[in-house]
Amino acid sequence: MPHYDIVIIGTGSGNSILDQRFADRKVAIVEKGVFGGTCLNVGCIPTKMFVHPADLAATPASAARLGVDETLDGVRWRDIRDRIFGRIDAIAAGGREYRIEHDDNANVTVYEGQGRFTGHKELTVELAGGTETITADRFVLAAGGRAVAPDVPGLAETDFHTSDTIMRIDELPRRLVILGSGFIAAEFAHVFSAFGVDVTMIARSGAMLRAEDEDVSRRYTALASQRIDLRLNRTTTLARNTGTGVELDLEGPGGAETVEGDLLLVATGRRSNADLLDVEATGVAVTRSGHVEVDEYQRTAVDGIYALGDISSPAELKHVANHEARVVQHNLLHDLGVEDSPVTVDHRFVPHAVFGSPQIASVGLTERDAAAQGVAYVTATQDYGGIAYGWAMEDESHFAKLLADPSTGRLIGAHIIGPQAPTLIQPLIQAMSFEIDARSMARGQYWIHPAMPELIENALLNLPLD
Ligand SMILES: Cc1cc2nc3c(=O)[nH]c(=O)nc-3n(C[C@H](O)[C@H](O)[C@H](O)COP(=O)(O)OP(=O)(O)OC[C@H]3O[C@@H](n4cnc5c(N)ncnc54)[C@H](O)[C@@H]3O)c2cc1C
Ligand SMILES: NC(=O)c1ccc[n+]([C@@H]2O[C@H](COP(=O)([O-])OP(=O)(O)OC[C@H]3O[C@@H](n4cnc5c(N)ncnc54)[C@H](O)[C@@H]3O)[C@@H](O)[C@H]2O)c1
Repeated sequence: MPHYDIVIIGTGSGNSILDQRFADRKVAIVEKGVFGGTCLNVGCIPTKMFVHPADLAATPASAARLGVDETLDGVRWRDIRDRIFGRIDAIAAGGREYRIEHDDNANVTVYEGQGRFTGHKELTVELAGGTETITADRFVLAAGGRAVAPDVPGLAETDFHTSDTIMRIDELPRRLVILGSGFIAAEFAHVFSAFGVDVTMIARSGAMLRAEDEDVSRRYTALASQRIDLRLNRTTTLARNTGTGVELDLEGPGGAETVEGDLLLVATGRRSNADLLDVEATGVAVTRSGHVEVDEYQRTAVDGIYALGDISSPAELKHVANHEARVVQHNLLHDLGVEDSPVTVDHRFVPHAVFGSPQIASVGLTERDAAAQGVAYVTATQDYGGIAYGWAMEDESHFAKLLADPSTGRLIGAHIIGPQAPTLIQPLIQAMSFEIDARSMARGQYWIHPAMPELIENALLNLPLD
């Protein structure tokens, strides 16, 4: 039975751990799918490569009121798709080739198959030619998560898509039904509706993106319902193939109804792959949500076994997985005597963005969180329409909302809905991370006039601090 110093399971963020400092160690990498994991192949990267052309396709709809009459002549779906995956597939193939063939990786063995723990620090991998069992002193669990579909009668028998498959379809459908109203639903609704597809979205609750600050979620819901057929407060009772597409039976405030689409996208969340990896067989504990339990050093309950990214993190965000991979890399090097002391993760201010239409970005507490935690806070909102660049855009819909501690002036939350939100939020993340108070931030630097960050400057100045 081959024994290794380190086994890394998953080549998403886990693949970034190895460098020349591990060259004298015997290492194995186990990957059941395509090199590069979710973000590169079916997640952040391709979705945003679709979002950008979608933004371009959407401009005629908003340009006319500024006096610019544009028309969209067409969307060449296959050209867009093939350009995107022409780049991505080559990167994934290059990553695999590097680990398997390059001299840098002479100490690395790649097992291409699904791994499952079958004993204490013992992993059995299903390879094309049979199974192989390997053991190691140290493991890194970086096996991510997967899309899940709800338990709707008939759904499993329909030809539904998830985010794993919808980006590779051959033709744009005329009508797309999206089940779910979170991150993935919002981003794909933007992409497909901008490309001319009639989108119907089924939401369980009364708003899209319910985890956002309530003002943001409410505004997003109102704006999205102008572009897509948004069915709120619906329970899906039955799903079936129709021969030309898929139908869903719904129950809602108005009674029973049926929606039909040429394609169905199920975007109802993801779950950790800890179960499929059978981590409990090696003694690793999982939380109630099914994530691998880790401490602040990313250590699991078993000495020498670390976890990172979606398998252990409910945040399910790539920048979190990357940060945790750096922590695990450092702590492995510490175990091996290369680094002096271990380091801990910093999960204080984890931001996220939704690349829908409009864009959203958020960091820290929502008003709902602050109230639930009994934290003292004040808020300020600044409309885009109230700053000079917002006048240029004739903006009437978007805003930034800040939450701060009234006595220290420190920011505790920031939520932006509108153009460039994921970029505009970055100085606020910086202020929170480096503990800069709102007044110093607003008045301790220049803000370029008349640029978009004046939105942030004004929102900071609006805060009614003590
Ligand atoms: C559609 C979509 C869009 C997204 N957009 C964003 C975004 O804009 N910004 C953002 O921050 N995040 C985004 N995310 C989330 C982000 O992709 C993930 O948080 C991130 O990729 C997780 O990385 P990871 O390394 O933990 O896991 P992964 O990248 O999923 O890597 C896990 C790897 O392990 C392999 N594996 C799994 N089980 C086994 C096994 N038993 N044996 C062997 N190999 C196994 C898998 O094949 C995979 O290659 C998006 C996700 C999706 C689905
Ligand atoms: N821009 C980004 O950072 C980005 C983009 C896409 C995905 N992601 C990550 O991927 C993860 C998964 O995205 P997602 O959109 O699938 O999850 P999500 O948690 O954002 O949304 C899930 C949606 O499914 C709905 N839902 C759940 N069960 C349902 C049921 N039984 N019937 C009907 N609706 C149901 C929820 O109400 C919610 O609207 C996210 O947590 C996110 O972190 C990030």
